[in-house]
Amino acid sequence: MMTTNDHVDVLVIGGGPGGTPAAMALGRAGKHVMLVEAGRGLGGTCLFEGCIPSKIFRETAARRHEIVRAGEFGLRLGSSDLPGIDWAAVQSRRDRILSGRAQGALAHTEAMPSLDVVFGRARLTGARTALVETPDMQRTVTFDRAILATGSVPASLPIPGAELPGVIDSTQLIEIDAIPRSMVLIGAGPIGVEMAQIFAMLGTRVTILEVADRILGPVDAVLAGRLEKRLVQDGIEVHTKATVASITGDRGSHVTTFSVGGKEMTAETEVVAIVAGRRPNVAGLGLENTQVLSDKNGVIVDDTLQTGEPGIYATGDLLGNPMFAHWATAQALAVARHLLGAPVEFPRPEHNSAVIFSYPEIGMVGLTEEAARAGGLDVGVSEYDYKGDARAQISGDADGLLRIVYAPDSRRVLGVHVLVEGAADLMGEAALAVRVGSTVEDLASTIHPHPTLTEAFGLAALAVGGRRRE
Ligand SMILES: Cc1cc2nc3c(=O)[nH]c(=O)nc-3n(C[C@H](O)[C@H](O)[C@H](O)COP(=O)(O)OP(=O)(O)OC[C@H]3O[C@@H](n4cnc5c(N)ncnc54)[C@H](O)[C@@H]3O)c2cc1C
Ligand SMILES: NC(=O)c1ccc[n+]([C@@H]2O[C@H](COP(=O)([O-])OP(=O)(O)OC[C@H]3O[C@@H](n4cnc5c(N)ncnc54)[C@H](O)[C@@H]3O)[C@@H](O)[C@H]2O)c1
Repeated sequence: MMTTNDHVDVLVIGGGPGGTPAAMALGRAGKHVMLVEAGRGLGGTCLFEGCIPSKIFRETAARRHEIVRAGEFGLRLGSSDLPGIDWAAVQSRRDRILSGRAQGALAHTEAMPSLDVVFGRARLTGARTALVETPDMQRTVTFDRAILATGSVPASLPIPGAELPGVIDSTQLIEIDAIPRSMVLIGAGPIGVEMAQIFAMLGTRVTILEVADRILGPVDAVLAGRLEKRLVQDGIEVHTKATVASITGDRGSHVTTFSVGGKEMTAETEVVAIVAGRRPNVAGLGLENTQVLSDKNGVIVDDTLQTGEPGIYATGDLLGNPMFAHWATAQALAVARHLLGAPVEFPRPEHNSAVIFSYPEIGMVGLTEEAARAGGLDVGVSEYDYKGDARAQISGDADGLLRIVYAPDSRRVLGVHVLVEGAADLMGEAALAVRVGSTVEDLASTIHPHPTLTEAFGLAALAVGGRRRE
């Protein structure tokens, strides 16, 4: 096997949203960068196993659901017009989009002469050295700085039977070769809820088992409560406070035994998917050869995302919660600016935004009411019910609620939480408002176009009343 020695300014390990943008920003600035990616292309979990394929499935499921509702919109379909599902075609559409995006990212990197992308696996062998292994080469790399962005992997659960063939995780669910007739999902975080609705809309009988007392723990409780009711109305069986005791059976036929409030129950399904969180991917990274420290939540970093080993930084899922692609990228870009000596504001959790691609979608930015109160903050909350909203009525999705969390004294908007189909594309304004410290008066006096879902921001802010801007 061939061996080489290289020296780079910055070694970036992991080509997902937490690694690639940093490598590109540094490469664009002329730094000599090596980006090492162990998977099948640039894009990480988000592209190959996460955000993008799951939303591609959702698109198919939601479009089918729209056709099911055609009659509401005055569209008459013949009795046999309900579309069948060509799952192989859905998977090939997914593959086309994924490979196009991975190739696009690679083409961007190829246009940067000082950025070298290596498809292989990297392991730190010291504070300034790493071994990079590709199928045909071993490269010893020395570096001035490194960014660790190896992401996360599905967490397993210590449940008897969790290791049985056919008990799958979210990565395998994304690759599933047929729509199952029935499925248990263990965990009702973003993955559990999104997958439950996607597969339910595609015709799977879905049961959710969640150990906590409600679905979507960190999400605004009022919105999560409304969504939980919606899941049940849409035919999904939801058990919260559920303790899973065991899984038995074989591929294609499983019995999950669980208890709720002391009452033992079983669910017989074709598939059982464990979607109960992800853990930072530190395995095989060689952290023991450095002063980089990690605990069960992930790699430990300071305010500049520097690890315990000076000069080695870490970003994204490797740092534990929150785990979002845009959060990982915001961190990656901040570290890149920091290494370039440019002024930088490191991303702050209270400015982060996120969307759960449930049906209806939940968009969120900043503090929830519960988090604010738990932190001893006195907050006001203004609500707007989409029931009376023109746009929501037109689109036939008026089951929704907007909640604005604000500081009663400064009137600053601290959080915006929205449940409505279309929420995903509303969150830019909300994120900006929280980030720049807008007041409820700023939102109230912004002219929002009619009829759109964004009018709700102005109307909810107006409802707060009180001071108006002079
Ligand atoms: C089903 C699902 C749906 C999701 N949906 C969304 C969503 O809609 N929106 C959202 O914001 N987030 C979503 N996420 C979360 C999102 O995917 C992650 O937060 C994001 O991918 C984290 O980026 P990262 O770069 O930190 O890690 P990753 O994307 O995991 O990338 C890490 C990369 O490092 C590589 N690697 C690992 N070890 C090595 C090594 N030793 N050497 C070289 N390379 C290595 C891996 O191959 C991988 O490509 C979803 C996740 C899942 C599982
Ligand atoms: N739209 C998005 O942005 C999106 C979508 C999917 C995933 N993600 C990210 O990916 C990460 C992983 O998602 P996730 O949903 O797997 O994790 P999560 O940690 O957010 O949720 C896991 C859920 O599983 C439950 N759980 C844990 N152990 C259990 C057990 N033994 N029995 C039953 N329930 C149990 C937890 O109480 C929790 O509700 C999250 O950080 C999330 O932010 C984001």
